Amino acid sequence: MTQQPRIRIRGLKKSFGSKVVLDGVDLDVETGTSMVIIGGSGTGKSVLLRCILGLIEPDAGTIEIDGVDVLRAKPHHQHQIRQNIGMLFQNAALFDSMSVLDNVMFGLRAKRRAQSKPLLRSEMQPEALTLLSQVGLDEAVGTLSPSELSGGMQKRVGLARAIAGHPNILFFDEPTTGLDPIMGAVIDGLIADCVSHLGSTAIAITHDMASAQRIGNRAAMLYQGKLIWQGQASELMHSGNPIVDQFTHGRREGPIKTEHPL
Ligand SMILES: Nc1ncnc2c1ncn2[C@@H]1O[C@H](COP(=O)(O)OP(=O)(O)OP(=O)(O)O)[C@@H](O)[C@H]1O
Repeated sequence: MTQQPRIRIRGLKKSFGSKVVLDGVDLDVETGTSMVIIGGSGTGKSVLLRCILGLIEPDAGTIEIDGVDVLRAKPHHQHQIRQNIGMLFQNAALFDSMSVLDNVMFGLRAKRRAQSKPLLRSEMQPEALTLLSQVGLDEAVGTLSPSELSGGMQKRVGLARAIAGHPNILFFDEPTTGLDPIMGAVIDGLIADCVSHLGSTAIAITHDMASAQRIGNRAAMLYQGKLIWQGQASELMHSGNPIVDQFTHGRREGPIKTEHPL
């Protein structure tokens, strides 16, 4: 018997006014896979992630997580399923009014609540410190405010918060944007380690082809509202698909027409 994919999307559509963003997206993400989604700016990659997270309601289609149709499940069931998703946002999205440790505990609290575990600070603090050390941060960093951290450290904290509670699904929205190439590689390595350590299934959005190949084992390209190519992440630079090849090599000439040609 073949295993059902952890995430199965069929015919997903979303428009904003007359602007069609997703026009029938079909995607299977097998358990334990790290799927990287590439595509031009404004093609709907974040909208796709937000639909899966329940932050945007699609117009049509189905999203199944472990065989459950999340769009049609009861609200408490939807909530339970989505609590099992960890998310690293593009700008790490940390709360500046809270210490680093409290930011990590915020992620932990939500996960523990979903797992009916106690929410006592004294119980969560050691776990939050372990999470910080897992992403290479010293205990002393816990007392700082996110605004006192470098971009790379903020991403580490965002990652610690995302992996709190051992989610079985992880989403990464442009995890290396704004980092220098070396720090980008370090964060990619951490992400890959965390995903493999947790045995999670991951979806990452990125514009960075080196990052895509470090994080992902599978890849897909979103173009004009559809996933027009899927393959191994290692094939990204030589997919044989003219649209993917133009995009991954950053060529101006080719089948992709920019909205505002010079
Ligand atoms: N809440 C919203 N209301 C109206 N339009 C929206 C909304 N969210 C997204 N869009 C539009 O949907 C399109 C896709 O946006 P999205 O952020 O998913 O692109 P993206 O592929 O993630 O781009 P980038 O790589 O630049 O981050 C854009 O035209 C955007 O303006």
